[in-house]
Amino acid sequence: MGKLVLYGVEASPPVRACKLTLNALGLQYEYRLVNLLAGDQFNKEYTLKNPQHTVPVLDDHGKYIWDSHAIMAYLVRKYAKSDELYPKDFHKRAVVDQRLHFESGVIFQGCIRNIAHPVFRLNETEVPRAKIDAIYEVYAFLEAFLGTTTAAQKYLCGNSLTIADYSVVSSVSSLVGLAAIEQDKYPKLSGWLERMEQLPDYQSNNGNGAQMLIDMFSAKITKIV
Ligand SMILES: N[C@@H](CCC(=O)N[C@@H](CS)C(=O)NCC(=O)O)C(=O)O
Repeated sequence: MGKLVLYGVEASPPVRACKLTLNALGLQYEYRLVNLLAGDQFNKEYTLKNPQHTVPVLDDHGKYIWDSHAIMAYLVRKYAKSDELYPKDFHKRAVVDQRLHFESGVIFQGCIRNIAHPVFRLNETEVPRAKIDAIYEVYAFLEAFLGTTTAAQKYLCGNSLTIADYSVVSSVSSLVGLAAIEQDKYPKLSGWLERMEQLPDYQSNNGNGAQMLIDMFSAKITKIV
């Protein structure tokens, strides 16, 4: 049986979310680089796999899946020994799904892509302050999500780590380069981020790539206006 293949690039948050999941499940996979700045994602061969031309794409023995959230859920359903990372219980799963949709629609689209597209694709060097304010709004929501179960809630959906934590940490760990998380303002969120940073293999699966995206932003952005 061949290996799973993940198409991606380190700086991409959704790619890193999938790497965290593959690592947690102990799955072997081949990693194939898609150089987005060189436009590799528009190659015919790649758009046949994913017409939306985004990374990540998972190739599971000729079956192509894209969108990190769909990939993470698929990997747990198909390969995990337990359902802990993506619970089968209807309500628990709904809570995880809510956080995944929040990452997809609000954090990634509203913060990461809303800043990255004008900067990297349209060569803009100034970022409107409203886009930074939107990041702080996300932090406030996450701070609230971290207090919905118990007072000492460790992870985004309760006291068990789920794929929602992998998804959200992939983008938040890069957003901190644009909007710092102040400990006194967001104590639960900063505690959660520290906890995530201590996970085994965090650095190689997420930390290094998160820093790469921060460096790419710093190299391009000259001013918040
Ligand atoms: N919601 C998608 C977002 C994927 C996405 O937009 N990835 C970016 C990189 S972070 C990309 O591939 N951009 C290249 C393009 O859209 O052409 C996911 O979670 O996989």
